[in-house]
Amino acid sequence: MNSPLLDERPTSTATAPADGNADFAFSSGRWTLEASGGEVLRPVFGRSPGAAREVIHDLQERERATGRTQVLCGMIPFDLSEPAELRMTDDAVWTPHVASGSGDVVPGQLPAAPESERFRHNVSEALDRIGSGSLEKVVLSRTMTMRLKDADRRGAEERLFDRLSAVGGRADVFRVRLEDGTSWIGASPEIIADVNDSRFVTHPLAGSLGRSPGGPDAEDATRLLSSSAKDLHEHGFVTRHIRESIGRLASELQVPVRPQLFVTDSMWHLGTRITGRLAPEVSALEAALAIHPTPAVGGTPVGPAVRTILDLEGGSRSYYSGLVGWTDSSGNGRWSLALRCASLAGQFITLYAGAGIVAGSDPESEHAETASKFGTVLRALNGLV
Ligand SMILES: C=C(O[C@@H]1C=C(C(=O)O)C=C[C@H]1O)C(=O)O
Repeated sequence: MNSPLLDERPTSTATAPADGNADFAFSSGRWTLEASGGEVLRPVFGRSPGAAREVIHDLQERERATGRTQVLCGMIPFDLSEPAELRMTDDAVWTPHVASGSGDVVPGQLPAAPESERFRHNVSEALDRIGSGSLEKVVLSRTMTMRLKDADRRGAEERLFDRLSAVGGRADVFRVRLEDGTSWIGASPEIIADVNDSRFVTHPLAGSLGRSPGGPDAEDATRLLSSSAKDLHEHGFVTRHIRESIGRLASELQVPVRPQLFVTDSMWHLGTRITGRLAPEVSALEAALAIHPTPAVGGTPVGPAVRTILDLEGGSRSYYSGLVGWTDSSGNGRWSLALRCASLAGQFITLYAGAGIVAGSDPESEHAETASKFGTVLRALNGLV
């Protein structure tokens, strides 16, 4: 699905094809942004409303001082009390995105998503907490770690990026190399803030069904998801949160009353495309931070949900379910959720998947949902692990 931005970008005149060497690559629809070098910032955004404006102000100053167009890009963690890693750089080019096809996928057995008793237990524990009234929704996640076969990690990263781009027609495919040597790669289905000339789009997803050969088709999925009180309830938390959190920054906001079916390579989701117009001084970064974390990845109310996640998951999520994207000095840009993704450290790759828990959730179905969500990266890993 194209956002208003996608048809109008790029403003850069670069013609070089994406070469896989950039520190940051982000491909949404028709364009791939590749950025490298520049200055790396580690702001802690917390809940400070002014923090995004300070960063944009620095970007504008740098543009004035250097006389060169600057872009800010990188990742923001799930937990805003942890530092982001953002790059301010003039070495940024947009090139037309060409899906390279998935021809190099070798036949072979895909690793299965592991069983996780701990995840099932965490879902039961969350249901108890929901039952006792301390929160209404929480998104719990689990991980799976594998070893890459080949010592050529850069090569594996390029392969993964290409394969995810080939399947991810409606996904924002990203590859971010962080300064500590870790890389993050994924195919995000979920736009948090796309801003072009103050026109704003966000497209939250919540309420899911696995998609596999022989499983529900689009008609079944529409029927099942749109008649599921549990999934509609789960979705409603997200649209309400967005209306409340972006409302004060927007002069117009259109929120459709009913969600629609959204499809990825591995999932069917309920999605609502919310559009609007932001006040002129509000950047894509500020809009994304005002919304994050939505109950699609955190929960309701936000504070107790984030505490429950830290408590039950037993460690930081780092950038999983955080934000990945870019903003320019005029405030245009796009930030998506770091989902259907993996982190690579040394020869190890860790995949992440979560599911929203509300009253009525079933630990077994939520476990199956996370297994389906691993599928996006697992399929792209064929032959590499
Ligand atoms: C948390 C994830 O996905 C999120 C949770 C969803 C749900 O619970 O239905 C749906 C889409 C995403 O907002 C994930 O992919 O890891």
